[in-house]
Amino acid sequence: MRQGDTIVVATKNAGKVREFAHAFGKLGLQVVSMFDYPNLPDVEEDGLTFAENARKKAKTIADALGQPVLADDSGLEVAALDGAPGVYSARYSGAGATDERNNAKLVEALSAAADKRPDAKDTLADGARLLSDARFVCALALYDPASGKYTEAEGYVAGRIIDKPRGSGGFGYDPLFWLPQYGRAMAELTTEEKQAISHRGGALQQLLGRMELASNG
Ligand SMILES: O=c1nc[nH]c2c1ncn2[C@H]1C[C@H](O)[C@@H](COP(=O)(O)OP(=O)(O)OP(=O)(O)O)O1
Ligand SMILES: [Mg+2]
Repeated sequence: MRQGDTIVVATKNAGKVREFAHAFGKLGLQVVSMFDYPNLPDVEEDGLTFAENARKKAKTIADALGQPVLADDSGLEVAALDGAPGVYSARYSGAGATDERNNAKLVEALSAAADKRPDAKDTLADGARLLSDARFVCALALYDPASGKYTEAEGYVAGRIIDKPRGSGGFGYDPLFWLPQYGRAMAELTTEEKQAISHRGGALQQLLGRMELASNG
């Protein structure tokens, strides 16, 4: 992952790039992503788990570049949908999926059945309904083609899905992800605040610890 003072992250998600740049920036490290390399292979995310997909993204891009690469596979697991959209979070609304369409589909899928569930009866002060418990999951994999070894970590954050988007920070499902203990949606947090509590922030802390252990022998 560390090439001089640069870390290559195998992602085409600008929101992830922003969060990794923020976190690694504090350690004095520069982040580059797949946006910075025009001719990288496409990686089909056909794994059944976040960890599998993260490993595949890291290895494919690391082998193409001939240097260590970090990858992130993440998503939203919604209790009332039996864990969906899960590893399919990015393409939840089908071909040409966008964050907006994915969010609209999520509210639609949950609203239909919400009245029948006791956990869907709560509302916020502004009238927004709490539709289901949920969690974000983030799997990180760092692959080093020189050693053929992976360093991996996973992080989680629990929250509840609301039926009206709030805030303009973050990306993806953040505007619909309510954090009861903070009284705000994930998209109402600054990058710094999100990092401190998020699935990605947690996974990254764990990964950094495992890398230190690895480099200390
Ligand atoms: O902190 C987050 N806040 C809100 N939503 C999030 C977050 N973390 C993941 N998510 C959602 C976005 C996307 O629907 C899916 C990730 O899919 P995932 O394949 O890992 O990323 P991606 O396709 O956007 O970029 P890439 O694969 O190039 O890294 O989960
Ligand atoms: Mg993806």
